[in-house]
Amino acid sequence: MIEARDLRKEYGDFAAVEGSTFAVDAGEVFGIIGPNGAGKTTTLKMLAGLLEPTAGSATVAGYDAEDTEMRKRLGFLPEESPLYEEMTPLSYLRFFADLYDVPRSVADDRIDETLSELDLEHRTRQLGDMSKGMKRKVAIARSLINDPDVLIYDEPASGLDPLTTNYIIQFTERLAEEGKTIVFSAHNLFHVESICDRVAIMNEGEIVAKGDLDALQREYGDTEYHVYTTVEVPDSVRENGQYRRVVESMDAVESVREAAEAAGGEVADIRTEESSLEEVFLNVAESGRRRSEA
Ligand SMILES: Nc1ncnc2c1ncn2[C@@H]1O[C@H](COP(=O)(O)OP(=O)(O)OP(=O)(O)O)[C@@H](O)[C@H]1O
Repeated sequence: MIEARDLRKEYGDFAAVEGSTFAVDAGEVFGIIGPNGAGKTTTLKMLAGLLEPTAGSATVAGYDAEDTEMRKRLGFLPEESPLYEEMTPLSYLRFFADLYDVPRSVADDRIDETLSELDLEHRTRQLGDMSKGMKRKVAIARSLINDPDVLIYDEPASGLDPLTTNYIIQFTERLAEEGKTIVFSAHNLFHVESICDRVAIMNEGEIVAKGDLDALQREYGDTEYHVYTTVEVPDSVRENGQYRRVVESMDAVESVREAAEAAGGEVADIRTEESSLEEVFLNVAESGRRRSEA
Protein backbone atom coordinates (compact mmCIF):
# COMPACT_ATOMS: atom_id res chain seq x y z
CA MET A 1 0.00 0.00 0.00
CA ILE A 2 2.91 2.35 0.71
CA GLU A 3 6.33 2.16 -0.80
CA ALA A 4 9.24 4.46 -0.01
CA ARG A 5 12.25 3.97 -2.25
CA ASP A 6 15.51 5.58 -1.25
CA LEU A 7 13.76 8.73 -0.05
CA ARG A 8 16.21 11.54 0.55
CA LYS A 9 15.76 15.13 1.63
CA GLU A 10 18.55 17.67 1.70
CA TYR A 11 18.55 21.21 3.01
CA GLY A 12 21.65 22.78 1.54
CA ASP A 13 24.48 20.41 2.40
CA PHE A 14 22.56 18.85 5.31
CA ALA A 15 20.67 15.61 4.68
CA ALA A 16 17.58 15.46 6.94
CA VAL A 17 16.71 12.03 5.47
CA GLU A 18 19.44 9.94 3.90
CA GLY A 19 17.74 7.37 1.73
CA SER A 20 14.82 5.65 3.48
CA THR A 21 13.44 2.48 1.94
CA PHE A 22 10.47 0.59 3.35
CA ALA A 23 7.11 -0.83 2.35
CA VAL A 24 3.87 -1.00 4.29
CA ASP A 25 1.20 -3.59 3.47
CA ALA A 26 -2.51 -2.82 3.32
CA GLY A 27 -4.01 -2.95 6.81
CA GLU A 28 -0.64 -2.82 8.50
CA VAL A 29 0.33 -0.44 11.31
CA PHE A 30 3.89 0.76 10.80
CA GLY A 31 5.69 2.84 13.40
CA ILE A 32 8.61 5.16 12.81
CA ILE A 33 10.49 5.87 16.00
CA GLY A 34 13.59 7.84 16.74
CA PRO A 35 14.96 10.74 18.76
CA ASN A 36 14.30 14.44 18.07
CA GLY A 37 15.61 15.48 14.68
CA ALA A 38 15.95 11.89 13.40
CA GLY A 39 13.98 12.71 10.24
CA LYS A 40 10.57 11.23 11.10
CA THR A 41 8.45 14.27 10.17
CA THR A 42 10.45 14.83 6.99
CA THR A 43 9.88 11.19 5.96
CA LEU A 44 6.14 11.34 6.70
CA LYS A 45 5.71 14.61 4.79
CA MET A 46 7.44 13.11 1.75
CA LEU A 47 5.13 10.07 1.97
CA ALA A 48 2.11 12.35 2.14
CA GLY A 49 3.25 14.42 -0.86
CA LEU A 50 3.66 17.54 1.26
CA LEU A 51 7.41 17.77 0.79
CA GLU A 52 9.28 17.07 -2.40
CA PRO A 53 12.10 14.54 -2.01
CA THR A 54 15.56 15.56 -3.21
CA ALA A 55 15.89 11.99 -4.50
CA GLY A 56 13.95 8.74 -4.36
CA SER A 57 10.20 8.27 -4.55
CA ALA A 58 7.11 7.41 -2.55
CA THR A 59 3.91 5.78 -3.73
CA VAL A 60 0.63 5.32 -1.90
CA ALA A 61 -1.82 2.76 -3.29
CA GLY A 62 0.27 2.75 -6.46
CA TYR A 63 -0.04 6.52 -6.98
CA ASP A 64 2.86 8.94 -6.79
CA ALA A 65 2.82 10.96 -3.61
CA GLU A 66 2.03 14.20 -5.50
CA ASP A 67 -0.90 12.66 -7.40
CA THR A 68 -4.28 14.22 -6.53
CA GLU A 69 -5.87 10.74 -6.65
CA MET A 70 -3.45 9.66 -3.92
CA ARG A 71 -4.42 12.64 -1.74
CA LYS A 72 -8.04 11.42 -1.81
CA ARG A 73 -6.93 8.08 -0.37
CA LEU A 74 -4.85 9.61 2.39
CA GLY A 75 -5.41 11.31 5.73
CA PHE A 76 -2.52 13.25 7.25
CA LEU A 77 -2.22 14.37 10.85
CA PRO A 78 0.56 16.94 11.32
CA GLU A 79 2.39 17.18 14.63
CA GLU A 80 1.16 20.74 15.09
CA SER A 81 -2.16 21.33 13.37
CA PRO A 82 -2.55 24.74 11.74
CA LEU A 83 -6.11 25.17 12.93
CA TYR A 84 -8.18 28.21 12.07
CA GLU A 85 -8.67 29.72 15.51
CA GLU A 86 -11.99 31.45 14.90
CA MET A 87 -13.73 28.38 13.42
CA THR A 88 -15.78 25.81 15.34
CA PRO A 89 -15.11 22.07 14.84
CA LEU A 90 -18.19 21.87 12.61
CA SER A 91 -17.30 24.80 10.34
CA TYR A 92 -13.65 23.67 10.18
CA LEU A 93 -14.50 20.07 9.26
CA ARG A 94 -17.15 21.16 6.73
CA PHE A 95 -14.52 23.41 5.13
CA PHE A 96 -12.21 20.41 4.58
CA ALA A 97 -15.09 18.19 3.48
CA ASP A 98 -15.79 20.75 0.72
CA LEU A 99 -12.13 20.69 -0.31
CA TYR A 100 -12.39 16.93 -0.73
CA ASP A 101 -15.76 17.17 -2.54
CA VAL A 102 -17.52 15.18 0.17
CA PRO A 103 -21.27 15.85 -0.15
CA ARG A 104 -22.61 17.90 2.79
CA SER A 105 -25.01 15.24 4.10
CA VAL A 106 -22.29 12.56 4.04
CA ALA A 107 -19.83 14.97 5.63
CA ASP A 108 -22.22 15.97 8.42
CA ASP A 109 -22.93 12.34 9.33
CA ARG A 110 -19.22 11.55 9.25
CA ILE A 111 -18.34 14.59 11.40
CA ASP A 112 -21.02 13.72 13.91
CA GLU A 113 -19.94 10.09 14.13
CA THR A 114 -16.22 10.82 14.39
CA LEU A 115 -16.59 13.55 17.00
CA SER A 116 -18.83 11.25 19.06
CA GLU A 117 -16.31 8.42 18.79
CA LEU A 118 -13.59 10.83 19.85
CA ASP A 119 -15.79 12.01 22.71
CA LEU A 120 -15.31 15.64 21.73
CA GLU A 121 -17.42 17.99 23.77
CA HIS A 122 -17.95 21.70 23.13
CA ARG A 123 -18.43 21.33 19.40
CA THR A 124 -19.60 24.92 19.10
CA ARG A 125 -16.60 26.39 20.90
CA GLN A 126 -14.07 28.26 18.77
CA LEU A 127 -10.94 26.24 18.04
CA GLY A 128 -8.77 29.02 19.46
CA ASP A 129 -10.42 28.51 22.86
CA MET A 130 -9.95 24.74 22.91
CA SER A 131 -7.39 22.71 24.83
CA LYS A 132 -4.53 21.01 23.02
CA GLY A 133 -6.24 17.61 23.42
CA MET A 134 -9.50 18.88 21.91
CA LYS A 135 -7.64 20.47 18.99
CA ARG A 136 -5.83 17.19 18.34
CA LYS A 137 -9.16 15.37 18.26
CA VAL A 138 -10.50 17.87 15.71
CA ALA A 139 -7.32 17.39 13.65
CA ILE A 140 -7.86 13.61 13.77
CA ALA A 141 -11.46 14.09 12.63
CA ARG A 142 -10.08 16.21 9.79
CA SER A 143 -7.74 13.38 8.75
CA LEU A 144 -10.78 11.11 8.45
CA ILE A 145 -13.13 13.49 6.63
CA ASN A 146 -12.50 11.89 3.22
CA ASP A 147 -12.74 8.33 4.64
CA PRO A 148 -9.16 7.52 3.55
CA ASP A 149 -7.60 4.04 3.35
CA VAL A 150 -4.22 5.29 4.49
CA LEU A 151 -3.45 7.39 7.54
CA ILE A 152 -0.16 9.13 8.14
CA TYR A 153 0.00 10.43 11.69
CA ASP A 154 2.93 12.48 12.96
CA GLU A 155 3.26 12.00 16.72
CA PRO A 156 -0.50 11.73 17.27
CA ALA A 157 -0.17 11.75 21.04
CA SER A 158 2.72 14.13 21.64
CA GLY A 159 2.31 16.72 24.37
CA LEU A 160 -1.02 15.36 25.62
CA ASP A 161 -2.00 14.29 29.13
CA PRO A 162 -1.96 10.53 29.83
CA LEU A 163 -5.75 10.18 29.65
CA THR A 164 -6.09 11.92 26.29
CA THR A 165 -3.01 10.08 25.03
CA ASN A 166 -4.60 6.78 25.96
CA TYR A 167 -7.81 7.79 24.29
CA ILE A 168 -6.07 8.71 21.04
CA ILE A 169 -3.97 5.56 21.01
CA GLN A 170 -7.06 3.41 21.54
CA PHE A 171 -8.87 5.32 18.82
CA THR A 172 -5.94 4.73 16.43
CA GLU A 173 -6.08 1.05 17.38
CA ARG A 174 -9.77 0.95 16.40
CA LEU A 175 -8.94 2.55 13.04
CA ALA A 176 -6.37 -0.19 12.49
CA GLU A 177 -8.97 -2.84 13.35
CA GLU A 178 -11.28 -1.28 10.75
CA GLY A 179 -8.57 -2.06 8.18
CA LYS A 180 -6.90 1.32 7.70
CA THR A 181 -3.23 1.27 6.78
CA ILE A 182 -1.43 3.44 9.30
CA VAL A 183 2.05 4.90 9.44
CA PHE A 184 2.82 6.92 12.50
CA SER A 185 5.81 8.42 14.23
CA ALA A 186 6.36 8.44 17.96
CA HIS A 187 8.81 9.00 20.74
CA ASN A 188 6.82 6.97 23.17
CA LEU A 189 7.81 3.40 22.53
CA PHE A 190 5.00 2.04 24.64
CA HIS A 191 2.47 3.17 22.03
CA VAL A 192 4.47 1.67 19.22
CA GLU A 193 4.75 -1.58 21.08
CA SER A 194 1.04 -1.74 21.77
CA ILE A 195 -0.27 -1.13 18.24
CA CYS A 196 2.43 -1.57 15.59
CA ASP A 197 2.97 -4.63 13.43
CA ARG A 198 6.40 -3.43 12.32
CA VAL A 199 8.65 -0.52 13.12
CA ALA A 200 11.54 1.40 11.60
CA ILE A 201 14.02 2.99 13.95
CA MET A 202 15.49 6.24 12.61
CA ASN A 203 18.58 8.05 13.78
CA GLU A 204 20.26 11.07 12.20
CA GLY A 205 18.29 10.77 8.95
CA GLU A 206 18.84 7.04 8.52
CA ILE A 207 16.71 3.99 9.14
CA VAL A 208 19.09 2.06 11.36
CA ALA A 209 16.82 -0.95 11.97
CA LYS A 210 13.42 -2.13 10.81
CA GLY A 211 11.30 -5.19 11.09
CA ASP A 212 8.64 -6.81 13.23
CA LEU A 213 8.97 -6.29 16.93
CA ASP A 214 9.96 -9.89 17.66
CA ALA A 215 12.79 -9.77 15.12
CA LEU A 216 14.09 -6.50 16.57
CA GLN A 217 13.86 -7.94 20.08
CA ARG A 218 15.90 -10.94 18.95
CA GLU A 219 18.50 -8.81 17.19
CA TYR A 220 18.89 -5.97 19.64
CA GLY A 221 17.22 -7.12 22.85
CA ASP A 222 18.84 -8.84 25.78
CA THR A 223 16.95 -12.00 26.50
CA GLU A 224 17.22 -13.42 29.99
CA TYR A 225 16.47 -17.07 30.55
CA HIS A 226 15.03 -17.93 33.94
CA VAL A 227 15.40 -21.52 35.04
CA TYR A 228 13.34 -23.01 37.83
CA THR A 229 14.43 -26.36 39.21
CA THR A 230 13.30 -28.73 41.89
CA VAL A 231 16.88 -29.43 43.02
CA GLU A 232 17.29 -29.37 46.79
CA VAL A 233 18.91 -26.08 47.72
CA PRO A 234 19.14 -24.00 50.88
CA ASP A 235 15.99 -22.10 51.79
CA SER A 236 17.83 -18.80 51.40
CA VAL A 237 17.96 -19.16 47.63
CA ARG A 238 14.51 -20.58 47.12
CA GLU A 239 11.76 -18.63 45.54
CA ASN A 240 8.23 -19.98 45.96
CA GLY A 241 9.74 -23.27 47.04
CA GLN A 242 11.90 -23.39 43.97
CA TYR A 243 15.46 -22.67 43.16
CA ARG A 244 15.58 -19.85 40.65
CA ARG A 245 18.48 -18.92 38.46
CA VAL A 246 18.82 -16.27 35.83
CA VAL A 247 21.22 -17.20 33.06
CA GLU A 248 22.11 -15.45 29.86
CA SER A 249 21.94 -18.05 27.14
CA MET A 250 20.28 -21.27 26.12
CA ASP A 251 23.68 -23.02 26.56
CA ALA A 252 23.71 -21.93 30.16
CA VAL A 253 20.16 -23.23 30.54
CA GLU A 254 21.38 -26.62 29.32
CA SER A 255 24.22 -26.72 31.84
CA VAL A 256 21.79 -25.89 34.67
CA ARG A 257 19.56 -28.69 33.43
CA GLU A 258 22.45 -31.17 33.44
CA ALA A 259 23.54 -30.08 36.93
CA ALA A 260 19.96 -30.41 38.18
CA GLU A 261 19.60 -33.92 36.76
CA ALA A 262 23.02 -34.96 38.13
CA ALA A 263 21.80 -33.83 41.56
CA GLY A 264 18.66 -35.98 41.22
CA GLY A 265 16.31 -33.10 40.54
CA GLU A 266 14.77 -31.82 37.38
CA VAL A 267 14.21 -28.52 35.70
CA ALA A 268 10.67 -27.50 36.37
CA ASP A 269 10.32 -24.46 34.21
CA ILE A 270 12.26 -22.23 31.88
CA ARG A 271 11.01 -18.74 31.25
CA THR A 272 12.48 -16.07 29.10
CA GLU A 273 12.15 -12.41 29.75
CA GLU A 274 12.70 -10.19 26.77
CA SER A 275 13.82 -6.62 26.67
CA SER A 276 11.23 -3.95 26.23
CA LEU A 277 11.21 -2.08 22.94
CA GLU A 278 12.65 0.82 24.93
CA GLU A 279 15.80 -1.22 25.57
CA VAL A 280 15.93 -2.41 21.96
CA PHE A 281 15.73 1.23 20.85
CA LEU A 282 18.54 2.29 23.19
CA ASN A 283 20.69 -0.65 22.05
CA VAL A 284 20.15 0.27 18.39
CA ALA A 285 20.99 3.93 19.10
CA GLU A 286 24.08 2.90 21.07
CA SER A 287 25.36 0.55 18.33
CA GLY A 288 24.76 3.34 15.74
CA ARG A 289 26.75 5.77 17.92
CA ARG A 290 29.60 3.29 18.23
CA ARG A 291 29.55 2.75 14.45
CA SER A 292 29.73 6.47 13.70
CA GLU A 293 32.55 6.94 16.25
CA ALA A 294 34.57 4.11 14.75
N1 LIG B 1 12.97 23.33 6.43
C1 LIG B 1 14.09 22.86 7.00
N2 LIG B 1 15.28 23.46 6.78
C2 LIG B 1 16.42 23.00 7.35
N3 LIG B 1 16.48 21.93 8.16
C3 LIG B 1 15.32 21.29 8.41
C4 LIG B 1 14.07 21.72 7.86
N4 LIG B 1 13.11 20.88 8.29
C5 LIG B 1 13.71 19.97 9.10
N5 LIG B 1 15.04 20.23 9.16
C6 LIG B 1 16.03 19.45 9.94
O1 LIG B 1 15.97 18.11 9.52
C7 LIG B 1 16.19 17.24 10.63
C8 LIG B 1 15.05 16.25 10.74
O2 LIG B 1 13.90 16.98 11.15
P1 LIG B 1 12.51 16.24 11.42
O3 LIG B 1 11.51 17.28 11.82
O4 LIG B 1 12.17 15.37 10.27
O5 LIG B 1 12.88 15.32 12.67
P2 LIG B 1 11.92 14.49 13.64
O6 LIG B 1 12.50 13.13 13.75
O7 LIG B 1 10.51 14.58 13.17
O8 LIG B 1 12.12 15.28 15.00
P3 LIG B 1 11.06 15.57 16.22
O9 LIG B 1 10.87 14.27 16.90
O10 LIG B 1 11.80 16.56 17.04
O11 LIG B 1 9.81 16.12 15.60
C9 LIG B 1 16.36 18.14 11.85
O12 LIG B 1 17.74 18.32 12.10
C10 LIG B 1 15.71 19.44 11.42
O13 LIG B 1 16.30 20.54 12.08
